[in-house]
Amino acid sequence: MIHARGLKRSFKTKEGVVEAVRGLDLDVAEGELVAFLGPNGAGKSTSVRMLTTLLPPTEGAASVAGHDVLRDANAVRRRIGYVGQGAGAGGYNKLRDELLTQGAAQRMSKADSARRADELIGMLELTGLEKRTGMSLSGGQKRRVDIALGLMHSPKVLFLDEPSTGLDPHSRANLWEHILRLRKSTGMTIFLTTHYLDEADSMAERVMIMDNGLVIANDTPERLKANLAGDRITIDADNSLVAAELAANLPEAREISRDGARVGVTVKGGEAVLPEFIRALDQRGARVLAANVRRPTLDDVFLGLTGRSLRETAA
Ligand SMILES: Nc1ncnc2c1ncn2[C@@H]1O[C@H](COP(=O)(O)OP(=O)(O)OP(=O)(O)O)[C@@H](O)[C@H]1O
Repeated sequence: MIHARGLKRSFKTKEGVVEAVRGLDLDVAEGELVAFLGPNGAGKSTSVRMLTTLLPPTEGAASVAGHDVLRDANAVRRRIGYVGQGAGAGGYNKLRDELLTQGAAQRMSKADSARRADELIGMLELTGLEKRTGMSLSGGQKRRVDIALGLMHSPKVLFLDEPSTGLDPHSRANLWEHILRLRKSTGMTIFLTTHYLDEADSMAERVMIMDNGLVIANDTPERLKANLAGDRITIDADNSLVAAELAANLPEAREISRDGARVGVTVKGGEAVLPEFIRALDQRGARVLAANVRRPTLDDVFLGLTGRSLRETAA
C-alpha cells in the first residue's frame, strides 16, 4: 500500500543544507498499522509530507495506494487521508458544517457528504457536538474532528502526524481507542508518527525507529525489544562475586554489573533464564535474597542503538 525507495529530502537554510531524510526505504502492506518513532527533528514529518504529496522528494521514489507521489499526486491525494500536526478543527465553524465543507472540497455529493458526516460523527463519538464550534471543543474532541475531516472521502490509507501530541494521558488513551476501533471496522492502512514510546509500543504492529533522517530499526515492538534490548535480570545474592561469575556464563549475557550484593545482567528470554541462573547459584552454595526480571521498553531499544535515551531527547 505504501512503498518508498531511497527517498531523500534536504532543505537549504541560512546555516547550510539540512538533510532531513537521508534515504528512506519503506513497504507497508494493506491493513497494517505502522508507527514512525523518533526524537524531534528525526525526519518523521518530512517523510510523511513526501508520502502525502505535500513535499517533493529531493531524490528517490514513492508510491501510495498504487500511485506515484510525484507523477500521480492527485490520484494519491484522492486515496489518502492526512491529519497533520495541529490540524484543522478549532475555528468558528460548526462541527457538522465543517465536515460537509470538507465533503464538498472532496467533490462529494451533498447527500453522500451528509451520510458520511453522520457516520463519522457516530464512529468517533462526536454525537451531540454537531452544532458546537471547533474552538469550543476539548483537545481530544478537536483531534477526533481532525480525524473525521481526514476520513470524509473514505481513504484507503490514513496518515496521522503525531495525533496525540499535547493531549493529557486520558485523552490520548481515548483517542487511541477510537483509532483502533476505526481500523477494526474499516481495515484501513494507518501510518502514524509519534514520539510517545508507550503509544508506539502498545498500538503499532510495526515500529520503524527513525533517527537523523534514517530508519535505524524496523520490526514488531516485541521483536525489537527481544533482539535489540533484551531483558534485565537483577539478583541480590549473599555472594555477589559468584553471582557475577555465573551471570557472565548465561547464554548471550551482556552488560554485567555488580553493586554490593546486587548483580545485573541483560539476556534474551529473561523469564526462562532466571530459574536457570538461580539453580546455578544454588549449586554453588550462593543464597538468592531477591530476584527480578525487567522487560525492556522501546526506549531501551533506542538507547542500545544510539546511546541516547528517546525519553530524554523527546523531553
Ligand atoms: N522547511 C524546512 N526548512 C528547513 N529545515 C527543515 C524544514 N522542515 C524540516 N526541516 C528540518 O528537517 C529536520 C527533520 O524535521 P522533521 O520535522 O521531519 O522531524 P520530525 O522527526 O518530524 O520532528 P518532530 O517530532 O519535532 O515533528 C529537522 O532538522 C528540521 O529542522
